[in-house]
Amino acid sequence: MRYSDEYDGYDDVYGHSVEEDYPMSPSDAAFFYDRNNRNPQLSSFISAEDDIQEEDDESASGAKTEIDERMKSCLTSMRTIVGDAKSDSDLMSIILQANYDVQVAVNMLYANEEALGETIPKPQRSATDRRRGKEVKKKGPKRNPPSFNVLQFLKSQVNRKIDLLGASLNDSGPSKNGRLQKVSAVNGALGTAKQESPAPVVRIVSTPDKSNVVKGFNIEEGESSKLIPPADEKKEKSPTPVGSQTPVGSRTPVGCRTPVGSRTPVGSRTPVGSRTPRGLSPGPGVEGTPSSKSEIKSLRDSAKAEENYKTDRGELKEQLHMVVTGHVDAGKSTLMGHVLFKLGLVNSKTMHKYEQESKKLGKQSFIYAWILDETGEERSRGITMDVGQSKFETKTKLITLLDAPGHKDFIPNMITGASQADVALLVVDSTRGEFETGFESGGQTREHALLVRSLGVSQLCVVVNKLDTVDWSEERFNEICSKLGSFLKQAGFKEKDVTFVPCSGLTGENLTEKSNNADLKAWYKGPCLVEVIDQFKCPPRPVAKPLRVSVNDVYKGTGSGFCISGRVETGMVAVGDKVLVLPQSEMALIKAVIIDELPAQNAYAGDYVNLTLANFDQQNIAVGYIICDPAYPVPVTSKFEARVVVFNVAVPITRGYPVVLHMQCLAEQADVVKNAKEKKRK
Ligand SMILES: Nc1nc2c(ncn2[C@@H]2O[C@H](COP(=O)(O)OP(=O)(O)OP(=O)(O)O)[C@@H](O)[C@H]2O)c(=O)[nH]1
Repeated sequence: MRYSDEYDGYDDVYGHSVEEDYPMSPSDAAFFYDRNNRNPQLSSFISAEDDIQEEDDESASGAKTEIDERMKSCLTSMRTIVGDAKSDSDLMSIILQANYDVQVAVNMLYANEEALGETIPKPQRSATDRRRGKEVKKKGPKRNPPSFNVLQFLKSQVNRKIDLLGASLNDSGPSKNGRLQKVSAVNGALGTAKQESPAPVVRIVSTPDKSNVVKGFNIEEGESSKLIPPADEKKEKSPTPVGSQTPVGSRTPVGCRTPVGSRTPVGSRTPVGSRTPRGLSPGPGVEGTPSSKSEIKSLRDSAKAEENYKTDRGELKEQLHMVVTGHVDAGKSTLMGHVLFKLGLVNSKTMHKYEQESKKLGKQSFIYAWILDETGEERSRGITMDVGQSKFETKTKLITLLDAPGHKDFIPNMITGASQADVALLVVDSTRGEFETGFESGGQTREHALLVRSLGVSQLCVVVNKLDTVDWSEERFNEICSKLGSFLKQAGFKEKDVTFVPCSGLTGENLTEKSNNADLKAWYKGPCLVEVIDQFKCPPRPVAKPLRVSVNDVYKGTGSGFCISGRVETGMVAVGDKVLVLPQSEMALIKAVIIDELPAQNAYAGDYVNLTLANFDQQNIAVGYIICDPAYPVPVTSKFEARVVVFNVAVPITRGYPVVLHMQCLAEQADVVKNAKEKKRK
């Protein structure tokens, strides 16, 4: 209360101070401190019996908690070592004496034990340690209990755990490597953080005796069982398992489902979305050769697969995956968005909404790009970041459209899209200066063309876009065609497989029908873009080959089991199939097949599917794994030779050069260990 405010002016009225307005009884007055009383005895107010406990302040309680925590952890460590032989209070007093140093406390305890003649159970050691102890006892003289090293004891316990774990995993890794892993695991467990990175070990899993590959499990029972290695293989295996080269655990978080597989952080060297198998060697067979015909039944024979394919798909249009690539801002999303709109796949209400919203952001020119660039960030920044996916039909084909980002920061995402494609569009901006920027070194036009070719795409349509900006100049069109034509030839494209189409994604000229534009009509009589797409040849669908599905994503589905998405590279997969997951070498049951968000009975080579797996642990599968026919396991190796196309590199590639290896959606850390050319020269 601010007396001065409340009673301002009142003093004059009443002529006395405000305090005097407050009444006080004589008994209250006795308890009040009287300034005039010169000998105040505070103790007289406090009764000796009613000792009021002071409340702990925060810092005091904090410190106490910390001590409690330290005491608790020391106590737990001591209990692990000495068991229940001593009471908590005894142990706590020793811990206090040892100033919370468990090692000192244990040594003190054993010294006391010796002095008092008590027996405290000695810490349990591994069988080998015990044997060793016995030998020492026999040979050596009786001596005082050795000073016990807690660190070593805990290490031995962790080692023992790892041994057991490894034994259950049937690991086949080299012991040296396994040892290294154990040490780092122990260091990690003890918080002594000194990381020992295993030396890069390259191990070729040679083609083993195929009859031994899948012994000891019954496919007919459909149980999720590990492949039991042959007896002689077991012998070769190191007793110290966990032999994989890379520590387990770097795997894609499950549940992040993206339209086209997982995304790769740009510029990162860390394995992305991948996991190195836990040293399980499946003992692969040669591709296309059954591992053990007598014991493992193939999913189905090739004739049956082809028959099924004809029945299921015979009537339908051919399916084609098409990736749209090109330098940043070449107009890829606008072009394809406009195609989708013209084909009637986007209703005018949605377009109106996009028009209003893009106007608000001052990005009206991106209105068609918004059809494929769906995220807020892509729209506000005006660039494609992840692969946009859609579908449309031409006269004879069902096209799965993959709109790749053009910016060089998103090259890994572009690779993800291109790796799923059968054919490609290369969009170039014909605006003067813009085509040159994209085509020069450092531009993405060249790089994308080389990438799609090296990923196996052989048919290409070059879309000479934004011709409206150069007044539909035939000269400019021809200039671009000749420059790009000779480059594409060098890049490995055959002339007959490359088509050039002039158009404008923004104005919609020559997209879904031949242009009425007089300037263009004057010199161009060829097909429009959709007609060119329709003329692409479908690559063969190897449905008769053994099943291979490359896993591009793993996520939790809505029902029981979990889902993976991926592309059926070869063969066919059906609901109820018992498949082999490699390199984990475990069987799984296909519970459901989903294509384009609709349940299906079968999926065939070339399809992009979602599979629900059962009888299998979700932890044992990751991006990059292969699902295959158990009778025809895909060969597994950790070393291979590759022919590499080298683009512009600032630094020469030498031995030991670290690289990120992309394969389907897998991005894995690797090192160049040998240059074959160098070897030949020598
Ligand atoms: N004049 C004109 N402008 C166009 C044409 N096509 C696209 N644009 C403009 O070019 C800009 C970039 O278009 P986008 O479709 O986002 O280009 P993009 O290639 O998809 O871009 P990224 O995916 O980020 O590489 C936008 O402002 C478009 O309006 C065209 O045919 N003519």
